[in-house]
Amino acid sequence: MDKIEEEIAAHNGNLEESSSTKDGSICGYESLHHLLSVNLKPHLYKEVSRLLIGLNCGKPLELIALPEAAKALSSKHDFDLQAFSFDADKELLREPQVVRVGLIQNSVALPTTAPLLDQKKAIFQKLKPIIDSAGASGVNILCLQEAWMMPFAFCTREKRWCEFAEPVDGESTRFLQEYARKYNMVIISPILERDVNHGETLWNTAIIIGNHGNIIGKHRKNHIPRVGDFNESTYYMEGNTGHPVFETAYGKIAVNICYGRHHPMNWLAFGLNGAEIVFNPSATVGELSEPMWPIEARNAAIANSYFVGSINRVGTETFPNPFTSGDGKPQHADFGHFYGSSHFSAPDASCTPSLSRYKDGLLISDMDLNLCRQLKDKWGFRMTARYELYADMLARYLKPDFEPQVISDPLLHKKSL
Ligand SMILES: NC(=O)NCCC(=O)O
Repeated sequence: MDKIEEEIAAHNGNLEESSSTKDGSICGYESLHHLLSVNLKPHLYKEVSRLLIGLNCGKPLELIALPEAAKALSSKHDFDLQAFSFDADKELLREPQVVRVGLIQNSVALPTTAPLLDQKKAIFQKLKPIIDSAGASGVNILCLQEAWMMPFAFCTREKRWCEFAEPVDGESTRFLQEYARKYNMVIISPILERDVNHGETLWNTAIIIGNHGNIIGKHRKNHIPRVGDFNESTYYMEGNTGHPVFETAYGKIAVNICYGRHHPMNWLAFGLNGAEIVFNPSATVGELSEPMWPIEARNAAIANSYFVGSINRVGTETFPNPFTSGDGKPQHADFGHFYGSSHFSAPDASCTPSLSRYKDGLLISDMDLNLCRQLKDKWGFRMTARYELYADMLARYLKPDFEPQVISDPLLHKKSL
């Protein structure tokens, strides 16, 4: 083979590799961790894992053995099922506070051209075995993905999708309330909300259902994206619920919905209100955000001494009418690939491997909430934070006559010597 032939062969090889990602896999592998575990020698994989996902209490995360019933549901319904355990150090005065937490990622069940009610019902059907698997595994707190009861239609800017919106006590909530009661489970249900008492306005809302099936409260998405195809401001406004933390039977939880993860102060505010676990139900695509995905939540967990559960949709959702991204590129009828990769991050900088990049999945993790205070004591971020400096800076910044505090090198403005 001469040099040119070699180059052509290499080019074709590259094409083959990249085309295999059309199914959502990474060159045929479900996730980065899967790719590494298959291709690295065990001692190298161990070392790469240590650097990539950290150690918890000085050791790799342990796997949890799940009941056969939970595993059988994952085999039968072909969803990824993984389970890990975050430890904390033993304390002399406090018992461990271990909770079992679950995250569900899923693709939609029917094409977006199907009748809306059928689409919603089919998603309910699809979720049933995954929720049952969480229930069989003894999950205490379960979180679903952003706007789980509909396709993520906000790219289209078409108002017909508003019909998916439901009041807080609507059919999606009623569907999940039964499971909350059945499995004594807290469930976080992020939906497109219609607020009937306030002029039928729409919101992007997470409803917190208590383990007795009661509605504890709701949080509305604080930050609305205006990036790429994420034209969500066409549908709803910035949330008006602040940064609530919900005290549940299993711990203090909060929800930072999707695009809010790019705003460190949003994460901070949930932490200041005392959250021990913050969920980040999301819908985001590879081309836009994948390099950010493993970093932002993990950083928030470290900076705020709490656990984070990150969830992303899976699959490609194609819409009847093409739309543009306002970037001069051709019109298209889908967002691109929602890359799943849901995972947990812990305050000690460790995190779980991610769920599949293309399959539905349930990720379960035991977490000893004592780890939150242990990391606060160790690093003292709350004590060293200098909030008064930031409060002062923000107060000045918000004034119309704000001037940035910039000290210029006086030589910059002198004529050349
Ligand atoms: N749903 C949503 O807020 N998506 C925005 C895209 C991103 O933040 O990656």
